[in-house]
Amino acid sequence: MSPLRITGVEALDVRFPTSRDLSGSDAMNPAPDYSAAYAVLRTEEGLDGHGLTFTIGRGNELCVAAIRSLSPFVVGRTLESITRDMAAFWYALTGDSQLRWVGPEKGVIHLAAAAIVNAVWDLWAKAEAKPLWKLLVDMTPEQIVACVPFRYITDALTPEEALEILRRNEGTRAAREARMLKEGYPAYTTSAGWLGYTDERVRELCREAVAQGFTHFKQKVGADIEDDVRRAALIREEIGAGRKLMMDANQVWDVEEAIASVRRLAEFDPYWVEEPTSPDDVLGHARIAEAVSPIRVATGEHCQNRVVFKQLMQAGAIGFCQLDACRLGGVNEVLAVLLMAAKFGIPVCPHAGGVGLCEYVQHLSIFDYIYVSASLEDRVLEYVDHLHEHFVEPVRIENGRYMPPQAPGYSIEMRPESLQEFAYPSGPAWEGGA
Ligand SMILES: C[C@H](O)[C@@H](O)[C@@H](O)[C@H](O)C(=O)O
Ligand SMILES: [Mg+2]
Repeated sequence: MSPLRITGVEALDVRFPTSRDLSGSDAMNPAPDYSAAYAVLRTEEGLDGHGLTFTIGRGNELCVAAIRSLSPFVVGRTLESITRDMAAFWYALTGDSQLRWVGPEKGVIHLAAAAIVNAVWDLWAKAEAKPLWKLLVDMTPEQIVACVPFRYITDALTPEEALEILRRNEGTRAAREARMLKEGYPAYTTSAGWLGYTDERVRELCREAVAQGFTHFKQKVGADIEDDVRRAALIREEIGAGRKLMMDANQVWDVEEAIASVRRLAEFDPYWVEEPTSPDDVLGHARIAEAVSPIRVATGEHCQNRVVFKQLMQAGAIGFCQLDACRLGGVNEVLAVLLMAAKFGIPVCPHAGGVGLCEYVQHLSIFDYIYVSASLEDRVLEYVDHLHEHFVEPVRIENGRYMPPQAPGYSIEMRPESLQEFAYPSGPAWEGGA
């Protein structure tokens, strides 16, 4: 193990003016600027760990400040002293009593913790010269379990059960790894269906995505039901009855309103309805799930921690788990949710509508398939076609599938020129204001 010592943390405010063309828009978020609170862990040896947390513009500065507040938990430490007991590190970072008060394990402080945790994993994977998914795949079940924060979830999943899940498909793991390397992980596209796009643009983008080999498409709904119906009809016209159509309401409906709206949209055969109501309303999701069945409910991009996911699963409230790589507290907490989902038999289709999220989640889903779920049934990974050019190792999509990244790390390092150009508010991209 390398003696890498972390000597400092840089926290950067990086924003992309996506609101100018309404890419990323939905019923709740009409004009997002895809942004990153970006952390760089510097080491004496010159190898850096990179991590980011995703926001949609204003408020990014709060996450940047929170990254600075958390940096004493990594500065001065060697990588080895962290990786020797990853769970202990995670508890220390998320458990400082005074900082925990402004969470706990939720909101700005948890988003910032995720940036740092993910930067540590990036550094670890780089030190081992492996892409993050492979670092995880090469661990023993015991080593993986040692990274998982089990506090608050042992009533749903014990470490022994987690070990059992990780061991049960051991014999076929190599075959799944080979399959991933050959075929990649199936993706769906959200890029055709942003709410602010005109009907013509939606049509055009659907055609392009069909030609690129996509089989699953997501549309935004929830601003106006008549618009939703019209857009669903035109997307169905473009993609045909055989391809899947998901609908994402981004939390705008009340519970009964959600049920009525999904019933109205049912004629377009939605594969799932996403974020139908408040992300914290576990029982509301359960009620919706029951009422709109067999259409399934998906949620998770705003699910703040493993505890809420536990409850959603225990309550039978979700049919798809859309965990977010940096809304949860980084890789450690993601592992907890992947394992719970395996126990409850819920497919994980991570959230990736944001900057850098596709880069992150490809590692998580590939690992999930090889090591945890061992299944591709009902699993499809979100893809948005924005801002990949700013990453040193951008995602590679072939025929509608994510091809496994090969470069060491978590694929989240941004190009230095992009960090400079989109620095907020001083970078050239922001000259003249927002
Ligand atoms: C504001 C963002 O683009 C969201 O609309 C996006 O994350 C979306 O919910 C998604 O599912 O990708
Ligand atoms: Mg969504």
